[in-house]
Amino acid sequence: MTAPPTETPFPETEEPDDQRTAIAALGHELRTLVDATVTTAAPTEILHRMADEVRGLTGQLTGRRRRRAEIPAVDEFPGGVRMYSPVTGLGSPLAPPLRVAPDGDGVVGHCTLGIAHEGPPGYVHGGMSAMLLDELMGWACYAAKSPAMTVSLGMRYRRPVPVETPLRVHARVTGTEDRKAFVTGSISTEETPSVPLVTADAVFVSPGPGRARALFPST
Ligand SMILES: CCCCCCCC/C=C\CCCCCCCC(=O)SCCNC(=O)CCNC(=O)[C@H](O)C(C)(C)COP(=O)(O)OP(=O)(O)OC[C@H]1O[C@@H](n2cnc3c(N)ncnc32)[C@H](O)[C@@H]1OP(=O)(O)O
Repeated sequence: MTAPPTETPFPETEEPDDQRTAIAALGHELRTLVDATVTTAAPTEILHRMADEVRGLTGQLTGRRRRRAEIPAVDEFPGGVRMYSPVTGLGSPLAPPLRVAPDGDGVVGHCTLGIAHEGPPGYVHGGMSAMLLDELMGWACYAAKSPAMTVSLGMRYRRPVPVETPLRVHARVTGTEDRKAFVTGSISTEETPSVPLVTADAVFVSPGPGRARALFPST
């Protein structure tokens, strides 16, 4: 029987930027693989062979184990680079990835979703839209200098969001009350930014210092 992999963190001597470049390159290739996987018409025999080959490749990545809540050396939390974020992480095969920037009194995000993110044929899964908006509304809180967690999220799906189409996601804090922030967000196409396809309203709460230390002991 094969022994379970031992914990081998990244060597401390490696430069975070070099690691990030490599992590992003692998993330890019894996996203391409995910897209090819959900769109392929390859015959069964090829699919079986690919499964074997991918299993072999996965075996090479078991050297690094992250303990729960451990923040990787390549990440900055809260509010910075998170290589493995499922929304913005350049290293995540699950992330579109969403690119985030300040925009007036809020933040804007850009991404294109693929067939892997499809719900109704040709259109984005509603859960993906919620994920994009939740993330961006979190960034809006951070940009407003109150890093916070979602406590409620309301979605209004007005028109279907097309896949394989450049999207624009916008979010801003509309008001605050003690540790609470009230946030709105929307998704539109880059081509027609004035027509919101999905809108959202959320309440975010900044954990108090004691709570934050208990939730994120690595910070
Ligand atoms: C150092 C801080 C770091 C923060 C982290 C953010 C980093 C940002 C950086 C970069 C942006 C990245 C973007 C990421 C975005 C992703 C977002 C997510 O996916 S978050 C995961 C899903 N959300 C949860 O798992 C929360 C679970 N909830 C909790 O753990 C607690 O509720 C918590 C810690 C958020 C607050 O707990 P309490 O004990 O400190 O505070 P209490 O007393 O419960 O509530 C405070 C006030 O909020 C109200 N409140 C609570 N829930 C509410 C709700 N559903 N609607 C309205 N108000 C609510 C309460 O009534 C209270 O208000 P009254 O003081 O009474 O006026």
